[in-house]
Formats: sequence, C-alpha cells, structure tokens
Amino acid sequence: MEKGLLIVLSGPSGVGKGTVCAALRKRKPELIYSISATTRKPRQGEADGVNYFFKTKEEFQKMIQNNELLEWAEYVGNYYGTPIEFVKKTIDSGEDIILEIDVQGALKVKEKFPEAVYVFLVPPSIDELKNRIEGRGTETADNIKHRLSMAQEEIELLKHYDYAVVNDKIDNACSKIECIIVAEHCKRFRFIENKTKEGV
Ligand SMILES: Nc1ncnc2c1ncn2[C@@H]1O[C@H](COP(=O)(O)OP(=O)(O)OP(=O)(O)O)[C@@H](O)[C@H]1O
Ligand SMILES: Nc1nc2c(ncn2[C@@H]2O[C@H](COP(=O)(O)O)[C@@H](O)[C@H]2O)c(=O)[nH]1
Repeated sequence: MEKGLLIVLSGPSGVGKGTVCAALRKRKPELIYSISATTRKPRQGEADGVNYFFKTKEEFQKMIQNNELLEWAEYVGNYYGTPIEFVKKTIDSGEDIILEIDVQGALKVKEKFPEAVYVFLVPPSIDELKNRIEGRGTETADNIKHRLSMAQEEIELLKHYDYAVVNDKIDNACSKIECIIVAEHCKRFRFIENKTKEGV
C-alpha cells in the first residue's frame, strides 16, 4: 500500500498556520493533523488533547527520554514536540498527516524524513505579521518582541523548504496547499516506478 504523505507546515509565529489548518480541516476533512506536546500554558479556549497535549517540564523530559517524540524544540521559553507514534501509524496506513511546527523542529524532521513535504507559510509583509500577532491578543508585549525577532531568523531558513505559500488570504493559502498535496501524490509515481523496476 502507498504510504501517506508527511506534510510539514512551518512559518513564523502569527503568520496564520493554525488559522489555515483550521480552514483546511473544513475543506479537506480526510487530512489528519498531528497534535503536539508542549510545556506552554493553555490559552483561553484551548483544550488538552485538542490543541496540544499540555505537559509539565518533567513529563516532557520523560517523553524525550522514552523516544516518544519525532522532534522537539525549545521556542520562546517553552518546549514543543511531535509525538512519533501517531505520525508513523498514520503514514503507514496510507493517510496524509500534517505537522504544524516551528522551523527548528522542521529541520530536525528533515534529517529523519527527507522525503516529507516541507511547506513554509510566508507573511505578506513583516508589518502584517506584527499586526496579526498583536491582533491575536494572546501574548505579552515581551513575548511578541521575542517571537518577531525569531521570525527574522526563521524566514532566512525558507531555502530548506520545498514550497513557499504566502498567507495573504486564507482561501488562497488553502488552495495552494491543496494543490501541493495533489502534486506530491502525482510525484510518488517515481517511487512506484522504482519498486516495479526492482520487481517488488
Ligand atoms: N490570511 C489572513 N489574513 C488576516 N488575518 C489572518 C490571516 N491568517 C491568520 N490571520 C490572523 O492572524 C492571527 C494569527 O494566526 P494564527 O494563530 O493562526 O497564527 P500561527 O501561525 O498559528 O501562530 P503560532 O505559531 O503562534 O501558533 C490570528 O488572529 C488570525 O485570525
Ligand atoms: N518544533 C515544534 N514546534 C511546534 C510544535 N507544535 C507547535 N510548534 C510551534 O511552536 C511555535 C509556538 O506555538 P504557540 O502555540 O505557542 O503559538 C509555533 O511556531 C508552532 O508552530 C512541535 O510539536 N514542535
């Protein structure tokens, strides 16, 4: 059976990754979303097991020690990581899964899964990124400053990605990601062709 795609979506904080994923969920309900573990405190309206698995630092360290994470990173004073079991199970069953993670984490995934699909969500401008993260109203002024300074460094790592999608309008960004998924499935013919040649 053909394996599912592992799609890694990154981009600076506030660019709209969560918003675009929420819209994609409605447009493409068959796509599976990985739920990350984090030591960050839940924001208003966030629920354990829905937005994140909220962990203490000790619980998170245990997950690292037990090799339960595909990747993990420290971001603005908190830990974030992707539980590996669910990702493996999903792709092995032939379903596509999307990881919404930061750039450091994405580059770690790339070391283990170079064949995954790496998509960078780009803000229309730095001013708009600032407006969005401020407008969301979830972070303190200091935290926003830190996130925006990370954004400058993260955008320089765009060259490691397969695709750049500008999140100007949510529908445009979703359409482009849907096109990428279709294209990547069509590209898998190379893999099938090689297997046929090898007589597998
Ligand atoms: N295309 C868009 N146009 C205008 N506003 C947008 C757009 N996409 C997202 N936003 C707004 O920008 C803010 C940040 O979006 P969101 O929380 O999805 O970002 P994020 O990249 O997931 O951030 P983080 O990495 O911090 O979780 C939200 O208030 C959201 O409503
Ligand atoms: N490396 C990882 N980064 C992750 C993961 N889950 C989320 N994130 C990223 O962290 C920042 C901050 O998120 P926030 O919810 O506090 O705003 C953002 O860029 C997320 O995409 C993960 O499992 N690994």
